Amino acid sequence: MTVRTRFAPSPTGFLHIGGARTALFSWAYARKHAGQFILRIEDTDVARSTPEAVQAILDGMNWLGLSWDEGPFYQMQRMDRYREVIGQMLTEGKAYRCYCSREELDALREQQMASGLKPRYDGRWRPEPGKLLPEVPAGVEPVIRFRNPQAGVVEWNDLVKGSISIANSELDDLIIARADGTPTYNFCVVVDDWDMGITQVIRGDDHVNNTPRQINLLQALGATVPQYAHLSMILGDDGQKLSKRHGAVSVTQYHDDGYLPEAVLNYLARLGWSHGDDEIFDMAQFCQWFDLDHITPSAAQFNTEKLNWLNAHYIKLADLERLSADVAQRLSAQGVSVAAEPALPAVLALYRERANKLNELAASVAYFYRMPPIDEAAYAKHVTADVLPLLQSLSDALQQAEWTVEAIHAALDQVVKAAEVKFPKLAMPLRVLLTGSAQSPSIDAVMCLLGRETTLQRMHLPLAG
Ligand SMILES: Nc1ncnc2c1ncn2[C@@H]1O[C@H](COP(=O)(O)OP(=O)(O)OP(=O)(O)O)[C@@H](O)[C@H]1O
Repeated sequence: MTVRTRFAPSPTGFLHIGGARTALFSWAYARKHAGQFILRIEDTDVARSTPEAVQAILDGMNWLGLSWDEGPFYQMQRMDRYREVIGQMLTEGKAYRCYCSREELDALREQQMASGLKPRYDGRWRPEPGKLLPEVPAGVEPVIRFRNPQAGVVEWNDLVKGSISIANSELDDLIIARADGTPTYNFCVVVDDWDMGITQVIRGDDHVNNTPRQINLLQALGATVPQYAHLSMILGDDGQKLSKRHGAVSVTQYHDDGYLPEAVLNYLARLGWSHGDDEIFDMAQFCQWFDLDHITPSAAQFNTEKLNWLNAHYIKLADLERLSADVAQRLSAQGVSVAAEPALPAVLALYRERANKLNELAASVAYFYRMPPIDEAAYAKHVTADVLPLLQSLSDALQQAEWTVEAIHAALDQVVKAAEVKFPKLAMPLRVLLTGSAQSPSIDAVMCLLGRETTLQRMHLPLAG
């Protein structure tokens, strides 16, 4: 049977890291088994769902490259189908109308609690052979309840958590349609999983409690019950479940903050899943390795340092043209336009070894394209009066030098030797003047990329003053 998995977010906010990891595992499972991955937007909470959130989810999935084979399907566009199934269940006696008012249910609950019982619906409108039902009250629209089996247990072999069973006596007759006729969450999910032929439901373990209800509904409908895999939650720094309403940031915020999607994916893949000691792998490898047997059932905590480490790794590996296109955009957002010279890929080749994030990388190379602000403390420390003659000699030597790293290096050497000073005595003030700060890669390489004209211009700042 072809594997069919799904990711089913509610568009009540952006796609966050917790949801994205769940989407990734569901996607990888489908890819590994040459199956299909379906995207379903669970938008029945009309008060909280927005088109902007749908777009944010699609943007997040696209940025990560979690491509879906079918969908997005929208639950709000499937209302006729849900009504059809509800009608069918009523006809077949698998569901019934319940006319209990809110006040009646509240009174029942209070009564049960007062006698130390667990509050639950008492089945007063559930038809049974020979049972007399109450008289239908005038002007009350009923809810529709599912006739949950009363005996036996619901049991499933969770692909992550192992065998789970719940006694049916613990489960109420679930409301599947509200008094206004709108179907409820668990019911829509069941009809969708059934119609969409989902074979493995891979979702967060915040849904474990829904599963026995959904299995009973599927069985009542005569549907094949899929396998279930409930993934542990991803917790934020404070140990609480990441959610749209608590502590999570959007996946696309990681792009804005300078992360590469492959770093985020690799990081997410290792969050709660392992393949021996392997830490670094691409998605093709992950899809080959991925299985549900090596998922940690306990919750996983987000660790920014590890993500940064992976990001630095992928920045070093990334194609330079691709990196340049990204960094050029980041620079342009800061009002720095990348000129033809020096060529950005060459600049990035010099700098990318040092960067954890792309926006740091952009900030660190901006000085190639505009006069940098000068770190005043570094200037005071390194650009001292005794350095000025060295700068003058270097400037003279550079007027004539061939403009290669080797020739520039030779000119620097010649000046420090002639003045009998150590190399940093000249290199540090040069760094400050040329780059704005006392940290830079090898100064001769920086000068070579900056070009003769800009190098001499910036070196002349203290000489002119
Ligand atoms: N912190 C998390 N860790 C792992 N999976 C999660 C996390 N939060 C949500 N999921 C899973 O992501 C999928 C989509 O969830 P959903 O869109 O409802 O997000 P949510 O953040 O839980 O929403 P809400 O903020 O409304 O509770 C579900 O399978 C859910 O179990």
